[in-house]
Formats: sequence, C-alpha cells, structure tokens
Amino acid sequence: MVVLSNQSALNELFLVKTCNPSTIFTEVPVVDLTHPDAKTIMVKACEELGLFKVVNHGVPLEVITRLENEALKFFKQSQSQKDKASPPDPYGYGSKKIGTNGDMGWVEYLLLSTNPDIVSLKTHQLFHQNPQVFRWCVEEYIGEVKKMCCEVLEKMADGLGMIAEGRNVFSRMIREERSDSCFRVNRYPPCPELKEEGALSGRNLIGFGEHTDPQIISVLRSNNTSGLQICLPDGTWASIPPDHSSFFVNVGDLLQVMTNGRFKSVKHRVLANSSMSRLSMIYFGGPPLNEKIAPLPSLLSREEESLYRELTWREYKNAAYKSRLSDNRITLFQKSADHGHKSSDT
Ligand SMILES: C=C1C[C@]23C[C@@]1(O)CC[C@H]2[C@@]12CC[C@H](O)[C@@](C)(C(=O)O1)[C@H]2[C@@H]3C(=O)O
Ligand SMILES: O=C(O)CCC(=O)C(=O)O
Ligand SMILES: [Fe+2]
Repeated sequence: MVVLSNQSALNELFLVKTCNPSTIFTEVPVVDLTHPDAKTIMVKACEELGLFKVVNHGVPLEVITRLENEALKFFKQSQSQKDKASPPDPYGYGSKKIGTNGDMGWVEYLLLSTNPDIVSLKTHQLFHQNPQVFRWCVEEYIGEVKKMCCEVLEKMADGLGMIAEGRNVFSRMIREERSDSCFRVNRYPPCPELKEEGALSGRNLIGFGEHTDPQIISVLRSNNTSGLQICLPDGTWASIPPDHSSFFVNVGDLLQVMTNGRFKSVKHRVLANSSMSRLSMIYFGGPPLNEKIAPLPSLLSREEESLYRELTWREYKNAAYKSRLSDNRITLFQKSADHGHKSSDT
C-alpha cells in the first residue's frame, strides 16, 4: 500500500457521502450450525437479507489464526517485495486497483484461485520468505472453510425442501475438483487523515466499493475492525458489527438465480477506518466453469415463471469480469434483459 502524502490524501476517488454513517445493524441473523433450527433461520435470512452470521462453525481457531498471522507477514513486506506478485490478472497481489475496469479502493489484497485449471504462474512469488508455510496455511484454511460452507449449503437445500434435486444440489458444485472458487485476503490500512477530513465533509473512505458477489456463496471472516456494510431491503446502508470468532455468509448472484430470486444476492461494501486496519479473508464458492446455472425446477411452483435464463458459469464470469464493480450483473441472466444498469446511492 502506497503511503499517503498530505496532498494525495483522501483522493476524491475514494470518498463517498454517507447519509447515515452511524447505522449499526444489530439484528444480523445468527445461525448456530449445531442447532436443529439452523436450516430454517438461514433460509429466512437469505430471503430477507442475503446475509447471516455462523457460530459453532467447527473451523478450528488455530487454523484461522495461523493464516491471519501469515497474511499479516505478507502485507508487512516492503512494497517492492509485494509488487513482485502484481499486477493481479485477476489473481495475485493488488493495491488500490480492484479488477481491471477502473475501480479503486483503500485496500491491498491477495486474490488466489482454487481452480486446478487456473494455475497462477505468480503463485510462488506470493508467498514471502517461507513460501511453503503460507501455502500450507491457505490450503488448510480453505479445506476447513469449504467443509463448513458445504454443510451450510446442504442445510440450505434441506430448508428449501430440495427433495428431487437432493441436499447436495448446491454443495456438489463447490466440492467438485474443478470448482472455480477463489480466495481473497483484503487489508484495509488505517487512514488517520480521515478523522479530520471526514468529520468536516461528512464523507467516508471507500475500502471496497458497493457490489454483489458473482459466485454461489461467500464466506467471510475478519478481524475485529468494523467496515463491512450491507444494503438493506429499504435501500439504506447498515454496518455489520465485526466478530472475529464467527463467519459471515452471503448469498451470491448464482444462488439468487438458482432460487429464482427467492434468495437475495446482497449488495455490500467496505468503509476504511481512521485508526485501525481491517483484515478480511473471503472464500468465494463457485461451480466448475462449464456448469449450467438456471432456476431449479423444484423451486418453481406450477404457475411461477422462471425469471432467469440459463448461462454457464464461464459465460457469466467472463461478462462479470468485464463489468464495473457496482454494475448490476444479474440482469445478464434476466429474461427480459435490460443490461448495463448501474446501482448506486452515492
Ligand atoms: C471490478 C471487478 C472486480 C471483480 C471483477 C469485477 O470486474 C467485477 C466483480 C468483482 C468481484 C467482486 C467479488 C470478489 O471480490 C471478486 C474476486 C469477484 O469474483 O468478483 C471481485 C473481482 C476481482 O476483484 O477481480
Ligand atoms: O473485505 C471485506 O470485508 C469484504 C470484501 C468483499 O466484499 C469482496 O472482496 O468481495
Ligand atoms: Fe464482496
């Protein structure tokens, strides 16, 4: 991350007007994975909000801490060392630039693919002094989170009553060897200048701009620094209180399509903090590239029409990667497609 000089501080590109910066969302649905009601609570949360928090998730704390420490070591390296793994194409190390279409954020990150077909040539450069340790920690973490993610997806299928398709209708896509999932570690450096400037102008610093995640499901874990916000059904933004011992699960675009719009792919963003650095690790569960995605027949009642047409994940992903972060990509699936609309409240 480039250190700010006074002149370049708080570049307009990163600032966003926040109507009500202090709205803290205190009603995040909590799913205890060991509780018999888990499936019902998660289905309701996915229908109403598109996000819930998972406790009693079974991912060992040591696994999380080990990876977090390795990630911090990576980001502590000199800029020139980190830049050896950049630019992200899309995998690798990135700073401030998100994607390739002009989006910027107050963030530095590592983006890795779990798809064995996409072997990043830069992988060895991503792993600082002790490449084997970092790689091993990433694999160990992804293994555990993927297991939990599949349990979540199977409970969701149970909750939706997926008798014909089976309870593994979603999880099998993630479990497949060729699943095109990815993993991201984001670090949002503190920005002390924000205190003064932000208070004066009523503006906040955008860490990661508003967007929906294109995959099936995202599983996020962060340190205890706030920043994540979701867009509520009434269109207002609300901050999600951080909880470093839990995971936050959000619905992605593909799950919205497969449930014919019953589950909501939630719009979210991250605001940077003036005094504390936020570190988040997100597993994005995606299907194999050739998987055909369409509303599941058993979720369509007799008179209900399918809202979306069929696309492969490859088609959708290619189009998504040509779009801007805040674009409404799901319209590409919509039957009465009205493409290219932007969504923004800022
Ligand atoms: C601007 C972009 C970054 C992104 C690819 C895209 O063109 C539009 C979707 C973005 C997103 C959001 C969720 C995930 O963080 C991500 C890895 C993904 O799959 O879609 C990012 C992409 C990225 O950073 O490359
Ligand atoms: O870093 C975070 O907390 C969320 C980032 C995010 O939404 C993303 O990487 O898609
Ligand atoms: Fe996201």
